[in-house]
Parts: sequence; structure tokens; C-alpha cells
Amino acid sequence: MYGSDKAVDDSERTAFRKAEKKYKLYYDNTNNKRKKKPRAVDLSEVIDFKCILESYNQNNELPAGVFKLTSSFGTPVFGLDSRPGFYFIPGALSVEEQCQWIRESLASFPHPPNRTNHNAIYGPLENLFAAAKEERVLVEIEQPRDIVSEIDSVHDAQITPRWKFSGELDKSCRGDACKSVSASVLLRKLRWCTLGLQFDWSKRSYNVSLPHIKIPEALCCLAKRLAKPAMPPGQDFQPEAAIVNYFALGDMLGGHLDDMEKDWSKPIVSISLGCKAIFLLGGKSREDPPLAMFLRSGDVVLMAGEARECFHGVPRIFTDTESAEIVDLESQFSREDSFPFLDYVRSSRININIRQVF
Ligand SMILES: O=C(O)CCC(=O)C(=O)O
Ligand SMILES: [Fe+2]
Repeated sequence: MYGSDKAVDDSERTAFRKAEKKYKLYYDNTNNKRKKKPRAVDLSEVIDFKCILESYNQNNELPAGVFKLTSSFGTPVFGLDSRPGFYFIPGALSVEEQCQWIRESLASFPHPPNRTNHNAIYGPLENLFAAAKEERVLVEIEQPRDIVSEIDSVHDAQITPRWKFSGELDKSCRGDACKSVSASVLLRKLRWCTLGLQFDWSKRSYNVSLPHIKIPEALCCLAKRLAKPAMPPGQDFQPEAAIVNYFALGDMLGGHLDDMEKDWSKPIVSISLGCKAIFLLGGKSREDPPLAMFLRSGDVVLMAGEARECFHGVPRIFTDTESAEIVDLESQFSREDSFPFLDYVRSSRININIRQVF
């Protein structure tokens, strides 16, 4: 998936890397560190499916190389002549649905047995979002050495609880004797969470022996509905695993392939939420120049068949008010009086990608 691969060694020269460099966030050199200004980037070559949809709805016209799939899906599904198996559904999710999945992604998905990037350091964390809301602090539990080693020899060291959320710093904690980190910092540093069958990043494969629970029924239903335009006729998509990616300004997802699933004729269903991003869709080699396109909140991308062999990544998210395009989300969250979600989404993007593993 995103693991190291040898192409990274000469990455500076590949067409994919060049495109990543073109779009990624750089700051203009300035002596005033408080007023860092993002460097302007030429977006004239970025495909904009929102505009394509608008002009299609107005005059039935499509730009060269773009086609509309004949499908019974409610809203138009577009494909690209040059990338068979790739489909783009602009605005597939209503604002209410987007809010629902943002809430789930923050408040319920990152919860054991689902794993997150924090597991490796802190073990399983319960209720990270609530802890951040309550301004709690994660504190290392002091355990006598002999107890720790005794527990570790019986159980997996990873599941020995060593950290717990606390209302305030323990008075007995001084200096390095007691380590702590605020829940809001951990929420900001949340990068991924795995649902359903757990993906083991170190082995780059699914580890069916890791404890897991099924993907929530509502997400399964949504994924099945969204997958339809890319499914082989007469077959039903079986959502077995999902990866939720969390992006803050400056974060990027490097060029990669998702090749750990058995049957590539089945699509990956990829849902964008929150701030607008640029998605790069390359070819089968990193040398193939990628196409750049905007991904907005509510857009859905499907990658099946040949498109499963195409390198792709996210070099950039936009969090400034003008470019983020989250006005509808903001007013929905304001109406619901959901300040913590509103606050998070103003500077973040979430991607949920759902897969059939077997
Ligand atoms: O964030 C995205 O839109 C793409 C995510 C992705 O490619 C992945 O998680 O494999
Ligand atoms: Fe991917």
C-alpha cells in the first residue's frame, strides 16, 4: 500500500513525483514566521468534475476524454477514456450524510478493536474524541517493573494498558518520571484508523487473526450502493475492510497502489469528507504522468479493474476558507451545535476507503 518501495529511491525523477512536488504545500520564504504564506500553485490543469457536472447538466456536453456511465445511479457517474475502471461521482453524498460520516470517523471509528496509528505507541485508546473535547490528558501509568514484565510474558505487550486518559496531570508526576500528552494533540495527530479486517502496515497485509468487528451496517449499505456502477454485472460488493485517512494542512498521501486485496475486479470505494484536496491518478508506472483532479466533500471515487493497477495519491489539501469549499458542512454543523466537529473539519480532510478483501 503506502509502504516503502524501491521506486522511492529514484523518486525525484519520476513523473508521479514531479506532479506531487508541483501540487504539494510549500511556504514562501518570509522572515515573518508567524505569517507563513502558502506558495501559489498553478491549478489550471486540475480536472474539476464539479464544473464538468454543471456543464453536463446545462447543455449535455462533456470535455474530450470524459464519458458519462449509463447506470441507474441517481446522480451522474463519470469515467475517463484513458483510465478504464476509474469512476468519479461528484457530490454523491448529501451534506447530512457527510456530517454523519465525519462524526462517525471521529467519535466512533477510532475505538478498539479498530486500530489507529496511535496503537504502536500507546496501545488501544478509548474515546479519543471525547477525551479531546473534555481537554483530558493521556498519562503513562506507573507500574512496578516486575508486574509489567510478568503481564507482558503472559499477554501481548501491546495490549497491556500502560496509558490512560486523566482529567488533569497527576500531581506526583514530575519531569520525565511521568509521560503525558494531551488528547487534543493526539486527535490532531490521528492519521489512520482501520475498520473490519485489520490491515497490518508492518507486513503490508491483512491480519485476520487480529481482533476485529464487522464494518458498521450503515457503512456497508452505503458502500454497496456506491460500488454498483463499477461492479461486474450480477455481483454484489462485500465490504470487509476500510481505511480511514485523516489529513491536516501539509499532510499528503504519497503515490501508491492498493494491491493487497484478492480480486481486483472489485472496486475500492473512496469517500471524501471535509476540506478540498487534489488527487493524482497516475498510470501503471510511476513514469506515467498522472492526471490531477479536485476531490471535494461528498465526492466518491471508484477504482476497479485496470484502475486498481494505477498509482495514486493525495499531494495537497486546502484549508483556507475560499478553497476548502466546506460552507455547507459548516452551516450544517453550526445548526447542530456541533462545535468540536466544526472545529476539526475546518482544517482537515477525512477519506474513508472501503474494500472487499477476498
Ligand atoms: O485520500 C484519498 O482520497 C485516497 C486514499 C487512498 O488512496 C488510500 O487510502 O489507499
Ligand atoms: Fe489508495
